[in-house]
Amino acid sequence: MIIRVVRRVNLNNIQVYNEIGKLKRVLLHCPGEEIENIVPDYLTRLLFDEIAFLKQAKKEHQQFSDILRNEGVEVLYLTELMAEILQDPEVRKSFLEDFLMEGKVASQGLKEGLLEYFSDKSPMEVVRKSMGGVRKEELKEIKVKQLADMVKNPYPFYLDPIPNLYFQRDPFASIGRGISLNVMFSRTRNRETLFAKYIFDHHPHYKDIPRWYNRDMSHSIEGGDILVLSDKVVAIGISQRTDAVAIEMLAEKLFKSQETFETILAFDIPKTRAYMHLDTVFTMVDYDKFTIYPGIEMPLDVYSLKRGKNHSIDITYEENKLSNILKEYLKLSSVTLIRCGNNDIIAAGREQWSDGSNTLAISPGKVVCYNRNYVTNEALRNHGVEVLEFDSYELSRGRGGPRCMSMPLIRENL
Ligand SMILES: NC(=[NH2+])NCCC[C@H](N)C(=O)O
Repeated sequence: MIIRVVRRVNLNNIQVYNEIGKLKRVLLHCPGEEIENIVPDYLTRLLFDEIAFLKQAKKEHQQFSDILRNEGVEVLYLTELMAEILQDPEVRKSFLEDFLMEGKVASQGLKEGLLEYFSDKSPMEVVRKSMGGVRKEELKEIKVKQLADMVKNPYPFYLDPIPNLYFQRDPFASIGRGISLNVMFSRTRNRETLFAKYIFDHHPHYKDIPRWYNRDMSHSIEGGDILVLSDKVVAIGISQRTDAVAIEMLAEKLFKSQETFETILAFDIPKTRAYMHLDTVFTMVDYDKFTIYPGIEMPLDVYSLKRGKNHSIDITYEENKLSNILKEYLKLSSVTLIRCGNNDIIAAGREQWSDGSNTLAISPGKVVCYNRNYVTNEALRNHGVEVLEFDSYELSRGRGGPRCMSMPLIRENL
């Protein structure tokens, strides 16, 4: 079977050694049907606070991707990479088996019904429907084979929607030339990592990428917590979503490799929904400038994990305050922390809630932000940062911003 892959001549890999180097290639997912399959009763479980208006969300996402393209970034879509690999009938078969199993399709009758339902769909339709969810009325008939097929159940879906997929930052994370294929904290997001697994197992451009973490490991870690500050230093949040145990396991693999990284700085942030990942309270915008939500500044426990001798890891509690830690590890003479809300505590809370600190740097000192966070955006500009804005009425309802919505695959080295 020959997989038809259009585009992309040279680079077939991952190269991310910083947060701010010129962004060359990024992975996105434009929200689809999955957003319209969110029902009020299941909002919390699906990790949404409100129901978004899909048409407007798509427009905003288009603005976001247009900004990136205008800046010379090559934009890849998860749906397209997936549709490419599903052209292979073997891959398609095993993907559907795994997908149904992880979607908790337990009974034989339903499994056969769903396989039949997917059987006449094109690769792209399979991808979109697996993301969008399958409503009960979409399947004509289920052959009753087991008790579970007989029992009446008012739940409206056979397969749940996966509405957080537009936050491509989280299911896997590029680090150096490899990735962390993540274990998600919540069940609703774990199926997202199956798409990444299939791409990194089967896509001709991505299948030989080293992995620093794998989705079958025991503890959760999500990409929003992982910031590649330099080719020597990675910051990882110990957060609601990322466990300290996972950070140490990742450190072990990364330090055993040939990679240049020497230190992982583990930031212990509050375990609450508003601060779910490190990148909701802290992002890098220039060589020596960072956005920060004041709520995490004091006190913030930071631990360093260093590549030790004979594959050991030296772990130290960092006594210094954050700006000094950053100065020391990034070898900078000074560091500017730009506060979300520009020192106005009400604006800080409001704008952080809609991801005011969640900037996506596309080159040193140039970032993409939601337009609604005007106080923080002004503070960034006052510090000489160029801010490119787009509308954020609907996308922000999922509680994630421009960084959360993008996974860099290639950045220029600094
Ligand atoms: N990198 C991020 N901060 N991602 C935000 C993800 C938001 C998503 N609704 C969740 O709760 O998981």
